[in-house]
Amino acid sequence: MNALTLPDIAAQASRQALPLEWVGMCGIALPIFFDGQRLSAKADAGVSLDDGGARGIHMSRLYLALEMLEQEHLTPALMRRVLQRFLDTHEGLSNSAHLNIHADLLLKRPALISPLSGWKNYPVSIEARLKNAMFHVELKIEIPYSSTCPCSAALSRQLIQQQFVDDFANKSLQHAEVLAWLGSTKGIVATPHSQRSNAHLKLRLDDYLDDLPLIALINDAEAALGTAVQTAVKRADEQAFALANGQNLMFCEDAVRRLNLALKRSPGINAFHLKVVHAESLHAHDAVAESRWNWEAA
Ligand SMILES: Nc1nc2c(ncn2[C@@H]2O[C@H](COP(=O)(O)OP(=O)(O)OP(=O)(O)O)[C@@H](O)[C@H]2O)c(=O)[nH]1
Repeated sequence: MNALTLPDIAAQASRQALPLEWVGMCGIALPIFFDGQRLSAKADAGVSLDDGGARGIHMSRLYLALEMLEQEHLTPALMRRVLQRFLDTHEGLSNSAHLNIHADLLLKRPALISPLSGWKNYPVSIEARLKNAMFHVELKIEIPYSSTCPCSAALSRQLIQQQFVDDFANKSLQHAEVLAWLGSTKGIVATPHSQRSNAHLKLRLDDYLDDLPLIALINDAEAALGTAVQTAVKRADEQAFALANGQNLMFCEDAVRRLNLALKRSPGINAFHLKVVHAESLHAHDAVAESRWNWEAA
């Protein structure tokens, strides 16, 4: 039998000699190992096509290199090896390689008071680049939290004061009567609005890091905000959450400043871009603030 040679279009010369910045595949299903868990991830794998005369890159070589991610714990060093494989298999064609991994990190979180706990989902992306032996990793993390409007809290307090004046004017104050009033709906005649909010962190890592500090960064950000959304909740937990919100009243500007100051102190970060989105219950639109540190557009 005569073996037919398979046509190889990618190996042909391009009609338009034009280099390309990024060619590859997006949304490749991939299991990865992180923090002892196997996560269902999606990968974007690409290289530059610097040889403008070449028709195409070799998609299958990028795809097969991703197998390296299946067995080992995900680290910057592992991603670098994958990127090096992308370049080695595209010698003469490509100078830069890109690998983005998108996954949902599931973390078990304890309740504020009760001994309960539950799972929280954090969408994360790890984006690695290798060009001229320069290797960079960026993390993207989404963190939900609660924010209570400080202006609304002050306005509510004023209404409570007004109610107190109306109910107790020209009366001698009796401790028991005031205590009962405080425990009634009149003692909280107005409540401030609060909203489920989201912090979108983009962080550039120091090059020397052995591990991806995803969990440490999430913990630092949640500690700075003070009002992480909860999982399993009993009434004691809900009360503690109400106290945390009352003690951490936040405009979006306050939230992003807190994150800025906290993440500058987090080890292993050399630049960041932060965006917080407060899905206002006062409005049908969002309140948004951004903050950068050492961050120029890549
Ligand atoms: N470059 C390129 N390849 C594509 C595209 N869409 C599908 N492919 C296919 O991806 C397949 C794998 O490409 P290669 O890695 O070059 O496959 P190959 O030539 O068998 O493998 P090598 O011998 O390693 O080059 C080919 O069948 C391509 O036709 C595209 O938009 N661009």
